[in-house]
Amino acid sequence: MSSRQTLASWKKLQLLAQDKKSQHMNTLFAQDSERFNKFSIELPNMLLDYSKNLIDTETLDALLALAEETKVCDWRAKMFAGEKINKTEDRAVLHTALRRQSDEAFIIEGENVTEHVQNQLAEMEIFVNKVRQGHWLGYSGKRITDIVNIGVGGSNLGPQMVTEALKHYSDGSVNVHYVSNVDGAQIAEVLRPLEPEKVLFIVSSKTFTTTETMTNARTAINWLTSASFDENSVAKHFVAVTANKENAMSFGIEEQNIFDMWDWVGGRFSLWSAIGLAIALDLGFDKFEELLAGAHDMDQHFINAPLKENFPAILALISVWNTTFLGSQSQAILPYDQTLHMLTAYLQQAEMESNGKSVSWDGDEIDYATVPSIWGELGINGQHAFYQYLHQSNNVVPADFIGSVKSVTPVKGHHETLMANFFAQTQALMVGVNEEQVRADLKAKGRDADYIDKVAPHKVHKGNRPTNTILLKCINPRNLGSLIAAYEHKIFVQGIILQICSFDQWGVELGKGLAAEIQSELQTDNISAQHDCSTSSLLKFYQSAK
Ligand SMILES: O=P(O)(O)OC[C@H]1O[C@](O)(CO)[C@@H](O)[C@@H]1O
Repeated sequence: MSSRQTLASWKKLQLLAQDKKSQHMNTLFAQDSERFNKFSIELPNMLLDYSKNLIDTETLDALLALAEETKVCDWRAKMFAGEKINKTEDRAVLHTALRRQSDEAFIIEGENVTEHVQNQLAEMEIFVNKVRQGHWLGYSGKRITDIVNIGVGGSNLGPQMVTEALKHYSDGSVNVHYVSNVDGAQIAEVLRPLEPEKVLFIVSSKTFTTTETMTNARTAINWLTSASFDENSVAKHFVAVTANKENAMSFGIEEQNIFDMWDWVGGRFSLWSAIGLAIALDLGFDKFEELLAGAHDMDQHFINAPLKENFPAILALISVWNTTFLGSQSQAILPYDQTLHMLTAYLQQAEMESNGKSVSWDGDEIDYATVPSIWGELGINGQHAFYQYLHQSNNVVPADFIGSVKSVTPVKGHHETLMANFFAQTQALMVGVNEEQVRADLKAKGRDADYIDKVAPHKVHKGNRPTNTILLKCINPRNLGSLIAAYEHKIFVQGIILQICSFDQWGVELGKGLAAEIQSELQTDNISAQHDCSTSSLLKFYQSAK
C-alpha cells in the first residue's frame, strides 16, 4: 500500500466514494439550491462551474484535506522558488519564470534567471520586428512572407494550438505553418505552394536530437539550397530554438540564429519561451507579451488563492476524485469554440505525458488509478459523433466543457446556437431522463403502446455524468494565457497528490530506441533475428512488398 493510501483524507474519500456512487446529482441539486455558488469560482476573465460533479461539501472538504495532507502548497512554493522538483532529471521546473512580470533578480544556482529571460525576450522582440517589418531579407533580397516551424510534441503542439486559437489577432504580416510529422506528406504539402526565397524556417527542438524534427529540417535545408544553389542561404532562412546549441551549429545553423532554451523548461510547458517564436511572428510581440501576462495572472491566482477558491487546484481535485476515487478511466476535453480546436491535442500531451505513469516518485509501483486518458473534439462536432457514448454508454466519461461568452468573429445567430448546445449538453448529461418521463412524453406525442414499449428503454438517459464548465469572457491572448496556465497548474497539483514525477517522460524512450534500430535494419535490409516473430514477420513483409 502506498503512503498516500494511509492518509486520513484518502481513507475518508474512499468511503465517500462508495456512498456517492449510489447517489444522483439530481438529488444533490434538489437538496441544495446554493450548489452553484458553493461549487464555482469566478475570476476576472473566466468562470469555473464544477457543481455538476458527484460531490457535496463533505467531499470537497475531504479533497481539500487531501491537498493539505499531501502538502500541495509546500510543493507549489518549491516549484516557484526553483527547487529541483523534477527529481529523476535533477532539474528545476520554472516555466513560470518565463512569464514573471518583474525585473527582480531570481538567482538559481548562481544564474540570474530573470536576466536570461529578459535577454531572450529582447532578442525575440528585435527578431520578430525585423521579420514582420520586412527588414529580415532572404537570399535573393526579398522579404519573408512565410514561417515554417519544424518541431514535434511540446515544440509544436503549444505554439500551433495558440496560433490557431488566436488567428483572429494575426495581421497577416507573415503566414505561419507547422510541420511536425516525419511523414513526408506533411512537409511536401506545406512547402509545395511556398517560394524558398521568402520562407524562414524555425527548427524548434529542445534536445536537437529528435529524429523526426531532424529529418524534416534536413529536407527543408535541401529544398532551400537546391532552389538557391547557395549553402550560405541557410543563414538567412534558418533559425533554431534549442537547449543544445552545439548540435544546432553542427547541423548548419548559424550561432547568431540560435535562441536558447534551458533545462528548467520542460518541452510541453515551453510555449512561453522562444519555442513560442512562431506565435510572436504571427501575432506581433505585444500580443505574445499579453499571452505571457495572462499566464502570469493565473500564476498569481494559483499562488495566492486559498485552495478552496483556487481554479487550477479545484480542477485537479475534481479530476483526482473522478478518476482515482470514482473510477472513471478517461476524460473528455470539449471546447465549444472553433478557435480552440487544437486544445484537446495540446492537453493530451500536457496531461498524459506528465502524469500517465504508474511508479511513484519513490520508485514504488502505484496501485491506484492515476490520470485518465484525455480525448475529445470540438463540442459541436463531437455531439454529432461520439456524444451518444457520453450520454448512454456504461462508461462514465467526465468532461470539461470550455466556451466563451463573446465570439471574436460574430456571425449573426451563430454564437447563440453554439452556446445553447454548450449549456444544454452539460444539463442533459447531468439531469438525464428516466423511463417514466420518456413514456409520458411519447404518450403526449400520441404514440401507441407498442411503440412506447419498444422505444422507451432506448430513450432513457441515466444522467449523473460529471462535467466542469469553463466559460471565458472571450478568447484573446491574455485569457488564453490564463487558461493554459490553469491546466499546467492542474497537472502539477494532480502529480503532487498522486505522487507522480510530472516533469519527466521516460515512457517515450523505449519506442524511440527500437525505432532507431529498426530504421537501420530497414536501410541495410538486414532484419534482426532477435525480434519477436510478429515484428520480424511484419518487417519482412514490408521489405518484400516494397
Ligand atoms: O523538443 P524536442 O527535444 O525535439 O522534443 C520534442 C518532444 O519529444 C518528447 O521528448 C517526447 O518524445 C516530448 O517530451 C517533447 O516535447
